[in-house]
Amino acid sequence: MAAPIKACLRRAVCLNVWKTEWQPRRWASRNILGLHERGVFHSIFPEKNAPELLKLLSSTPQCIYCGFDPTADSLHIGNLLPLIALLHCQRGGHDVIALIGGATSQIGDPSGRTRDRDAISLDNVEKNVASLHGIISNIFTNHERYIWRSTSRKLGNVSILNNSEWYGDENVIQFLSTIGKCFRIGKMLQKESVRQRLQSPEGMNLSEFTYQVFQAYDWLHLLSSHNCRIQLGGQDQMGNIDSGYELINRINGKQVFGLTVPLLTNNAGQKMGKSTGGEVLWLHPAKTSPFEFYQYFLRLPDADVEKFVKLFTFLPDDKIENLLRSHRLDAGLRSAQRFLAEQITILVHGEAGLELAKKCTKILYENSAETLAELTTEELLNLFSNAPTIELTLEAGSTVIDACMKAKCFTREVDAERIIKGGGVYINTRKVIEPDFVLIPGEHILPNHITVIRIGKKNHYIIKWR
Ligand SMILES: N[C@@H](Cc1ccc(O)cc1)C(=O)O
Repeated sequence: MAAPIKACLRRAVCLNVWKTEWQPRRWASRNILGLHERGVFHSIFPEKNAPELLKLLSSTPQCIYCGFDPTADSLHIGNLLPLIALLHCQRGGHDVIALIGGATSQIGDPSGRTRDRDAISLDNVEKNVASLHGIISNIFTNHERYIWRSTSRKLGNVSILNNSEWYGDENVIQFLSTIGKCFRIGKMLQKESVRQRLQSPEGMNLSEFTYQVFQAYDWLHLLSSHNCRIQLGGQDQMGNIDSGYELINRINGKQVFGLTVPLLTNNAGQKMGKSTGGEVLWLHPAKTSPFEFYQYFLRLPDADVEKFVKLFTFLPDDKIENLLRSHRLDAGLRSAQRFLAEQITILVHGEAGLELAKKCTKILYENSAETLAELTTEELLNLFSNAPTIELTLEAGSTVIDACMKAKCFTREVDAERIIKGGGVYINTRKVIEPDFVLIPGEHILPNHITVIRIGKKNHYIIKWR
């Protein structure tokens, strides 16, 4: 079974064979396993073959794939770590495949789920596939353009594929009689994803039960078509990776390997990736704006920043040490958070996204000479894509406290009054301390008919005036 990567590597190193090959500092080297020092990988499958995997990775460029099911119209921050792991592989000169599960998303992966997935219409699957394709290809392009920049070394090739390409022509009877026959029900029932569901009152449908067969077949297909011997996935994908390993052993006989990345958690062990409003941190700019994305990392507690700089940036280990050392000297400057926020935002949203995020940060928090009025309505709404937005009709004599209550910034008027008087409320970046002050067009209502209310440091509410 899978074992923590450190144990696997320790054993491999005890054999003393590849000692010189896996130095953690040579993190852009072909031997990507050195990255376990940074926390990028969690385990190797099967554990006993770790030495062969080390040898394979160090000898010739390999092909490595990771799948993403288009169950929503955007990927989220949890998907970024497998993508970063693929980028590390590409930096090491390996070819990588990001596989979009146009077919598997319709079957429904039961891993980590307590009940059946809702069915998605074919129309939505196609829209989601297109959206994920855009996000993934932007990340690879942004990495090459803004982060890699190396002229002397070559990145491996990237392909973005969709598994509906190979299920379209598949005949059900033939599939079951050739591939289906290789699977033993007893073994399938032992998978964590299946066992958990069978214990739940709702049970599990046949489609989801067969999911592992499809993911296994994908790997077999990619092995035949691209000589892809390594599959990468989240920790929760181990069962599916194991199924592929077994299928390939039966049919093809080539040695293949699984590699997993850890679940994203913060210092307190909680699952990461919720934005300030408690929403998922999405990678699509229309769902989480580049500004909100940037702010999330800028506000990361000191206790988490080291881990995330190691996971989400490509800075070499010694430079990370320098960055963290100077950060500790004056943590108030948030230099590590700033670096992390810039790197991750440019990776996901490109230079334009990072510039917009910085411009908005300046306007909102750094008393910049620029004002909100200089942003277009689109930029403004984009900027606050996660903020609650309400449309209101402006009534004569509307006051600051009226606006706050109608925008649902507070539930009780007494709280609104206290916090406004205490200096915790800003309208269009200016502090307002008088609850009964009548709203002034041009100042409290921008020329684009928008009012931005900020409560405290980071909670924004938008009013669109009719
Ligand atoms: N099952 C994976 C996605 C995936 C799909 C197809 C594959 O071949 C591999 C992985 C997930 O839900 O995260």
